[in-house]
Amino acid sequence: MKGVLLVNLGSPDSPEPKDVKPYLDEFLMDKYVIDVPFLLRALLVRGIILRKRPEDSAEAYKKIWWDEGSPLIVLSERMHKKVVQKTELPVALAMRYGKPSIETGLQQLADQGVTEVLLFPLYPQYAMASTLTILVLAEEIRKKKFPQMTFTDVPAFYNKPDYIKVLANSIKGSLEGFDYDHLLFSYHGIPERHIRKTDVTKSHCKINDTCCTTPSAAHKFCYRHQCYETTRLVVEQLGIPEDKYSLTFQSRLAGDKWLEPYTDIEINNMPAKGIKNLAVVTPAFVADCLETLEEIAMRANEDFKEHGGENFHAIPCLNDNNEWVDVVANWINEWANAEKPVV
Ligand SMILES: C=CC1=C(C)c2cc3[nH]c(cc4nc(cc5[nH]c(cc1n2)c(C)c5CCC(=O)O)C(CCC(=O)O)=C4C)c(C)c3C=C
Ligand SMILES: [Fe+2]
Ligand SMILES: [Fe+2]
Repeated sequence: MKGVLLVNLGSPDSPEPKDVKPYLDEFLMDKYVIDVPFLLRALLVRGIILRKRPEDSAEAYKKIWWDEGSPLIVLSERMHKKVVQKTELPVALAMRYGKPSIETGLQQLADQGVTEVLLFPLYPQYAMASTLTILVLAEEIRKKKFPQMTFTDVPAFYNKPDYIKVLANSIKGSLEGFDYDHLLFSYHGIPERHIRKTDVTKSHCKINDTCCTTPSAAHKFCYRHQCYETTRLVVEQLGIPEDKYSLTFQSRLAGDKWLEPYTDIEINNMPAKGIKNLAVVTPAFVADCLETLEEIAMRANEDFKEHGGENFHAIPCLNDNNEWVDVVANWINEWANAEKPVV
């Protein structure tokens, strides 16, 4: 019997340092997130980052936390519930870090007699710190606990026409009544090293002006190319002129060189360039979370205005948008009814 596991990133159990610390430990000790040898990673994470960051992150989480819990979890649950209503298959929801775990999700499916699982990472663009780590962990768990199961993966859907259409429609709807000077596409950043590591050609990704727009087999796993493509396809669909939008990367951690340009720096420079009314969309996330609600809708908003900006509009993620739910349910139903991969 077939079934589906939707997987997103996850959140701490509460916005208190005692819960944020173990969550960050699980997250940052993942070798696909901080990809250095174990001892160095442990020194960095446990010896340096986790000394101060849990308190700071907890403060940020407190600002966005809802009565029902973490927005990321609550929104993913709402989306999951709607998807369940639109498909005949058992569909479970899991998180890569924290709860509900991937093991719990697979157990729920196994309890319903599922042996063929569609693994659905809820990330439009592929990255080793997001998509790959889900697939690797799920496979480890499968081998140990559910050897009778088989997996099919939903690949990154950054350029799929039905996804682009829903994203473009959602941006258009959200921008109604907001006369923007500029639309910023802000994607979660990753260290440049991650791009080189996932370059299957081992020579294409130079992270320069041309590599991500020059055809290459590397693009199947190039996060930067996929962010450019999502942006290109959406602006094409919405007819947004070239001088009215740009693309940046947010949420960098100190240390490595991360993908540029950086969202915070670009936003702070915008008012001096005449951009007074700014809209920001965050297409690396399908559900609103700390990175969209606190970093963008609160912090970037304040910074923009402190630097002379006037109006700031954070466009919500797709969340439980009905059109998006339909797309997800369609992909699932296509897989349910066919032997070939869905998307
Ligand atoms: C080395 C560090 C990090 C990499 C690489 C990274 C990649 C990455 N992350 C997401 C999605 C999310 N990240 C979120 C929070 C978050 N991310 C990092 C670090 C890296 N992410 C940290 C330390 C945190 C925790 C918060 C903080 O202390 O700042 C979230 C929000 C979670 C929530 O509970 O709301 C999401 C979602 C992607 C898609 C990605 C690679 C492309
Ligand atoms: Fe992150
Ligand atoms: Fe590239």
